[in-house]
Order: sequence, then C-alpha cells, then structure tokens
Amino acid sequence: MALGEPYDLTGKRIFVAGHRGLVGSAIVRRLAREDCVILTAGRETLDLTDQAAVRDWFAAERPDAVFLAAAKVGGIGAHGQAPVDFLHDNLLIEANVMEAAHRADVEKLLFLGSSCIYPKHADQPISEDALLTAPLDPIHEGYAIAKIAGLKLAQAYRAQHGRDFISAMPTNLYGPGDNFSLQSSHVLPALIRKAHEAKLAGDETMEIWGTGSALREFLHVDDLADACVFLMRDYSDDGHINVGFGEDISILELVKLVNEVVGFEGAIVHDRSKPDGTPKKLMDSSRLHALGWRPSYGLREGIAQTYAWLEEAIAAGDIRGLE
Ligand SMILES: NC(=O)C1=CN([C@@H]2O[C@H](COP(=O)(O)OP(=O)(O)OC[C@H]3O[C@@H](n4cnc5c(N)ncnc54)[C@H](OP(=O)(O)O)[C@@H]3O)[C@@H](O)[C@H]2O)C=CC1
Ligand SMILES: C[C@H]1O[C@H](OP(=O)(O)OP(=O)(O)OC[C@H]2O[C@@H](n3cnc4c(=O)[nH]c(N)nc43)[C@H](O)[C@@H]2O)[C@@H](O)[C@@H](O)C1=O
Repeated sequence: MALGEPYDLTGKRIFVAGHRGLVGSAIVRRLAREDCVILTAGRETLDLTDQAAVRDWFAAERPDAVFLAAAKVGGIGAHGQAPVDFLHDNLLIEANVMEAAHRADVEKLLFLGSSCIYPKHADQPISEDALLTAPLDPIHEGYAIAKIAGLKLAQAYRAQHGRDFISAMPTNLYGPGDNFSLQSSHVLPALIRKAHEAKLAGDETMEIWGTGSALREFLHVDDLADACVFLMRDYSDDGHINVGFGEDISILELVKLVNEVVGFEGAIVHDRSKPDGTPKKLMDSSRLHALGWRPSYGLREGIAQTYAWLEEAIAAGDIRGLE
C-alpha cells in the first residue's frame, strides 16, 4: 500500500474494533454494503487493554484494515466518575491496537478521536490547527489527552514505519445503538429517554442538567460511519480530519426539538448542580468537505429516526443503559 493512494476495500478483511458500540455498530451496518469481510471481537473474547491478547489476535486473524472505534466513552457526567479509566483504558486500547496492526502488516487503520481534543475556549468554528493551542476542558482532560496521544501515535507510525494510519475527530454523535444510561450517556440519548419516560408517566416536568445555554453540534452516527468509510477509501495523510455536522444548537433548543419529536408537552426544570461543560464546540469540517463528503441526516430527521429505533428496541428489551 503506497501512502497517499486510494484504498480499495473490495475483498478485504476489515476489523471493526468496538463493533457493539454506537459507532462500531454503525460502521458494521455501513460496511455491509461493501464487498468485504467484516471481523469483530467482543470484549469477552478480546480485551483490547491486554497487549499480548491483542498481538495474538492480530497474528491469527491478519486483518487488512482496521476501524478503531473501541474506547472508554461517556457523557459529561461519566468522566468525573472514572478519570483513570478514561485515560488508562483509552491509552492502552489505541497503543495495543496500533502496535499489533503494525506487527501484523495491516494496510490501513482509521483511529477515532473526538472534538474533545480541542481547547475549551477554542476560536469557533474549530479548525484542526487549534490542537494544543490552549488548555483543555478539565472535565474530560484525561480522555482528551488519550485521544491526542492516539492521533499522534497514528502520525508516528506513518512517519517511522510508513503505516497508512489516519485519524478522524467526530463531533457529538447520536443514533441507534447509543448508550441510554442517565448517568453515563451523552446529552441527546439522555434527553430522548427522559422525554419518552416523562411522556409515558404523564409527568408535568422533565429535568435537564445545567443551564441549557451550552451549544453542541450533533452528527447522526450513520453519517459518521459513512464518513469513516469515505476516509478509509479516499484519505491518506498525517493530519487528523474533523467530522462535524456544520451547525450547532443550544441544549435548551435541543430539548424543545426532542420534546416535539417525542411528544412530551411538560415544562423543563434545571439541575444546576450539573455542569454545562465547554460553552461551544462547533468544528470546522471544511477539509473533509473539500475531499467531497457531506452529512445527509438533518437533526430533526435524525432524532425522529433514533426515537423510532428506541421505541422498537425498548419493546424488544434490547437497550444499553436501560438494563
Ligand atoms: N459517542 C459520541 O458522541 C462520540 C464518540 N467518539 C469516539 O467514537 C468511538 C466510539 O464511541 P462510541 O461508539 O460512542 O462508544 P460506545 O461506548 O458506544 O462503544 C465503545 C465500544 O468499545 C468497546 N470497548 C471498550 N473498552 C474495550 C476493551 N477494553 N476491549 C474491547 N472493547 C472495548 C465497548 O465494548 P462493550 O460493548 O463490551 O462495552 C464498546 O463496544 C470512541 O473512540 C469515541 O471516543 C467521538 C466523538 C463523539
Ligand atoms: C462527544 C464529546 O463531548 C462530550 O462532552 P459533552 O458534549 O459536554 O457531553 P454531553 O453529550 O454529556 O453534553 C453535555 C451538555 O449537555 C447538557 N445536558 C443537559 N441535560 C443533560 C443530561 O441529562 N445528560 C447529559 N449527559 N448532558 C446533559 C450538559 O449540561 C452539558 O452542557 C465528551 O463527554 C466526550 O464523550 C466526547 O467525545
């Protein structure tokens, strides 16, 4: 594989690390449309923090390409509960997978970082060049440092060993297969669940965290998965690439949109003991757009699709975080 060349997925053995997660399951859905062999390994068979196990698995399975969507992930309420896990697990996962991929001659690897890598008060919209120009948001600093280390490690494998390892930095994601736990989830699944449960219970109010003034950008996970396949095929360079939606919305406006879609008509109350976090983090995705990719889901359409999926999943008793 020559660096800088397009990568043809046809007939390739492709490992989706983290295949049961929000992103990993979407990448598996998207790859089902390709003529390739999808390899997966659940944590119970392959703990990616175990270097020897990861080396052995790669030596045995010999994937041609890897989507690295496995990580310790959570919303703003989760980071403070497990700062070691967000730093330690993510460092080990990315180091083990990239090292084993190198040893097993993997042709291409895409590492998933996050918009959290950027400074808390970065100029908006946030360009890839904003990396390491100012302090991070202390709330998720460990996770952000692990993600920065991951993109730097991918660049190092490219420089030292000529490995075609690339990095994508997604904005906030949502969609089918998300984590709906009220303690550890991201904001959009939490709001959809709260509105749904308040509607069913006939509640007069629904509680949100913080002031609702923070602004967030949301990309449907099926759009992200499509962007990941696009980048795997058509991007080969050492710079990380922002994968955003292009517009942001205040949490308060988001709540109103969710409640319209779900059909909850009660009032909003605020738990101001919870943080707002980063005030705004709209990414500049113009480099990705210049490569020829754009998202397809609008936010209202994406929330409606996610809620329809949630109702079916609840009926089937198959929801992460609602156990
Ligand atoms: N969700 C979001 O809004 C955003 C996510 N991202 C990034 O996208 C990627 C995927 O995130 P997302 O899909 O939301 O996260 P999820 O928590 O939904 O999925 C993460 C997956 O990684 C697996 N995993 C975690 N630790 C291990 C381990 N030690 N060994 C094996 N597997 C492990 C989990 O397995 P198990 O099911 O067993 O727990 C899970 O399937 C991450 O890199 C994240 O940083 C970036 C920006 C936004
Ligand atoms: C995606 C990216 O960015 C993530 O950071 P974040 O965007 O701050 O996380 P969040 O999705 O939990 O949104 C939090 C915002 O939303 C408000 N908010 C209201 N009500 C609820 C609520 O009920 N739950 C949550 N979680 N937030 C709420 C809350 O007050 C705050 O303003 C990282 O965790 C990290 O995972 C990462 O990679």
